[in-house]
Amino acid sequence: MDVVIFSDVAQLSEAAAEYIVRVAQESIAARGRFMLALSGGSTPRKLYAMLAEEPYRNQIDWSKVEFFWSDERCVPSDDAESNYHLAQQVMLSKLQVAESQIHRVPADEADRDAASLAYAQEMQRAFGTTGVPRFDLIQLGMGPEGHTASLFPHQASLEESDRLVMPVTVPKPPPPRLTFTPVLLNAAIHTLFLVTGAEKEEAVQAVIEGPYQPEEYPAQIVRPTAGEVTWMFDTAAAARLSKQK
Ligand SMILES: O=C(O)[C@H](O)[C@@H](O)[C@H](O)[C@H](O)COP(=O)(O)O
Repeated sequence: MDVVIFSDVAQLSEAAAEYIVRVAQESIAARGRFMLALSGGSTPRKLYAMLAEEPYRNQIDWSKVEFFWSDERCVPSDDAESNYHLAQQVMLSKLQVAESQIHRVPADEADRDAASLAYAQEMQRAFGTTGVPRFDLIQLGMGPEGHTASLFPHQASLEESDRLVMPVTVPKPPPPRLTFTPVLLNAAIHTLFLVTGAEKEEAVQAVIEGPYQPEEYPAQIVRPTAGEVTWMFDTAAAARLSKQK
């Protein structure tokens, strides 16, 4: 696990953009494509905007990138709360990307079980596997109570060992969501957490330096069996870490 601390969101976003460029180039060189899962939340907004601009934009062959989301709020796709909407507004609409490369979570469908299954199947088709897809990169955030994707403390989603995607009802509005499950998160080749803000300092310390208690701090459940995990913090979020790099 790598931990890197930045003085502000702009520097963190630049480092995240450089990291994504590197992993995208390596993935395309090795496997001919870059399978990427984005998060929601406010932290990656700047990163997404940066990726659509130089000097990052022309360093990625966008025609070889497939976009997914590690969780989605059950709202219409043009709602301000939609994770897809954020990425679409600040990044995807500015890139030359075909519709077929953008795998939006069908979280606005009434039958959320069916939508979860359909999304898992769409993912498996895109990866060409009937098993657990291995994303080249899953980008995640973390909330002040340690949730990641839409895996929240003490919820049954933390115990899920069968499904890849499942419906959940979470304490943070809007409550109905669809989320990647631990089995899918833990298959990733690279995982990048972006965490900023003083309100997260306690959870950051617990997740990085505390005992393994994923029921309390779900972000701890992300421990890929054969993958690299990188945490990028701003100084406010990292204030309680004993090792300041
Ligand atoms: O849909 C969501 O809400 C998320 O994907 C969620 O896991 C998010 O990443 C964290 O809540 C951090 O959000 P902030 O970046 O806004 O703090």
